[in-house]
Amino acid sequence: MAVRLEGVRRVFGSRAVLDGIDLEVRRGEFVSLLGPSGTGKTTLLRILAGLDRADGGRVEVASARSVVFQEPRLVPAKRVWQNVVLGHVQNRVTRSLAAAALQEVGLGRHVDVWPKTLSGGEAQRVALARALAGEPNLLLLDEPFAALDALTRIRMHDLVAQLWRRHLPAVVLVTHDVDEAILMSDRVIVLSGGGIRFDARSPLERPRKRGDAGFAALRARLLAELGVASPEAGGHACALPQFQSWSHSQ
Ligand SMILES: Nc1ncnc2c1ncn2[C@@H]1O[C@H](COP(=O)(O)OP(=O)(O)OP(=O)(O)O)[C@@H](O)[C@H]1O
Repeated sequence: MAVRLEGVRRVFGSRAVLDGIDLEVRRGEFVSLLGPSGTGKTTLLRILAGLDRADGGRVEVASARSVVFQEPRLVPAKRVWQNVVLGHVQNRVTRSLAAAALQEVGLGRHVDVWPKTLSGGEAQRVALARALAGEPNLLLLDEPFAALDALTRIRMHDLVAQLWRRHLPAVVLVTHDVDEAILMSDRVIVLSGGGIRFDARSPLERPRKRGDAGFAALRARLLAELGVASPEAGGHACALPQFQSWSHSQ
């Protein structure tokens, strides 16, 4: 397992944002985490990343983990390759490893440039290279595509899918985008009210196409779980049938 959580709880003030989360993520599994705003997705990801603590429960996480945030978080005074190295104080990423990681994300010609010369999409690819350079067995992605334009976002989806197939880390992707979750992941989890409201494996073959009937059915089901009426469901979020093709993980 890359992640094993038992009864994880996180309280801010008097509110338990996470209230008894049980979750296992297998090695190599691609999981998306959806949920209405403020339901604790980022909090959960930060606990997995070791950037926040749980107030209760057990947290077991793979030792080699990397995070990519919504913004690339590059140091302006360091060249691109140095930014890649910077993320890996403990396991010594060399310039040549950094250059190889940059090559993999299509930035082989940007190794020596300054971050300010990069576009938003390129800067986010540097952040991805930095995450991959440590060969993580758990890759944590907190809305990494949210700030990108639509075309760049599609390219990033393809790139991340390609890199995932090649390196096979477990991935936990926090997103607000239901289509993105369906396109990318083996399994989709919906957080709500402090707990896991929905957790199911995708029945769709890869590569996935937005136009397919199965895709539309899954979208409608997830939107219903999120409490949003969808056109596929005739506008009635609650009136959807159970899709037997989703296999529940727990
Ligand atoms: N350090 C903190 N101190 C106090 N409250 C916090 C802290 N971090 C998060 N919260 C609160 O916990 C709740 C969950 O926040 P979190 O960012 O995890 O939600 P989210 O599901 O990722 O939201 P969004 O989809 O809007 O990004 C929010 O109400 C937030 O205000």
